[in-house]
Amino acid sequence: MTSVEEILATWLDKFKPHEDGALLPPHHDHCLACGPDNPHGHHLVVHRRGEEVHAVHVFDQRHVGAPGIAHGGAVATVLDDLFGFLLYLTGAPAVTRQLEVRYDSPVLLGVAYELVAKIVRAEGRKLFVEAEMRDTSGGLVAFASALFLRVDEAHFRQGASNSPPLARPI
Ligand SMILES: CCCCC/C=C\C/C=C\C/C=C\C/C=C\CCCC(=O)SCCNC(=O)CCNC(=O)[C@H](O)C(C)(C)COP(=O)(O)OP(=O)(O)OC[C@H]1O[C@@H](n2cnc3c(N)ncnc32)[C@H](O)[C@@H]1OP(=O)(O)O
Repeated sequence: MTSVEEILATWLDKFKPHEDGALLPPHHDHCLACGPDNPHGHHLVVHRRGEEVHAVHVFDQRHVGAPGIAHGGAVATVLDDLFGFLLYLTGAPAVTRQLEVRYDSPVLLGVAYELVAKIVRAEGRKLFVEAEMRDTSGGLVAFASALFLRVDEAHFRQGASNSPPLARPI
């Protein structure tokens, strides 16, 4: 797994402008929601769409709550991480201070859902964001709102002593 310093070294590149329609980079290779190399992860793939970010996502058996239905925490993970892709549009990192998820219908395993997130407003360090998850008929299955707060690199260095090689391998 990549160390905090190695991840931070890629920072500037990730936060330079991304064209409309572009595939956005994962937060890092082992990110629980979007890291392609995390075997337990959701492997979320996100594109910029105008001033929004967009994904089509399928939950699988690893994310099961009630049989055949995604665990609510797994759904929250993906929605939270989707917000993390909006940061690439703002040009600065931030972290979740508060997250609220409304579950309107069960999210079924093995079924594709469309996810869209947008910034509702920005006030200083604060970013207020919202996301929707819809089924293929356009029905709203989940809605999330969150407050993200901009932070500097020092925030992420707080985890450095717990990151590889000390952390348990995944
Ligand atoms: C996930 C892996 C990331 C790896 C990163 C590496 C590379 C990737 C590159 C880029 C991506 C960057 C980030 C990752 C993106 C997405 C991943 C998903 C998101 C997450 O997984 S992220 C993890 C979970 N997250 C945390 O681990 C945060 C823990 N937490 C803290 O570290 C502190 O809590 C902190 C620093 C956030 C804030 O602390 P603080 O002391 O600086 O700020 P404070 O609390 O004082 O609030 C300031 C102002 O917000 C107001 N305020 C507060 N709460 C409010 C509320 N509820 N409603 C309205 N206003 C509110 C206050 O009233 C005040 O307002 P005012 O300034 O006007 O007085």
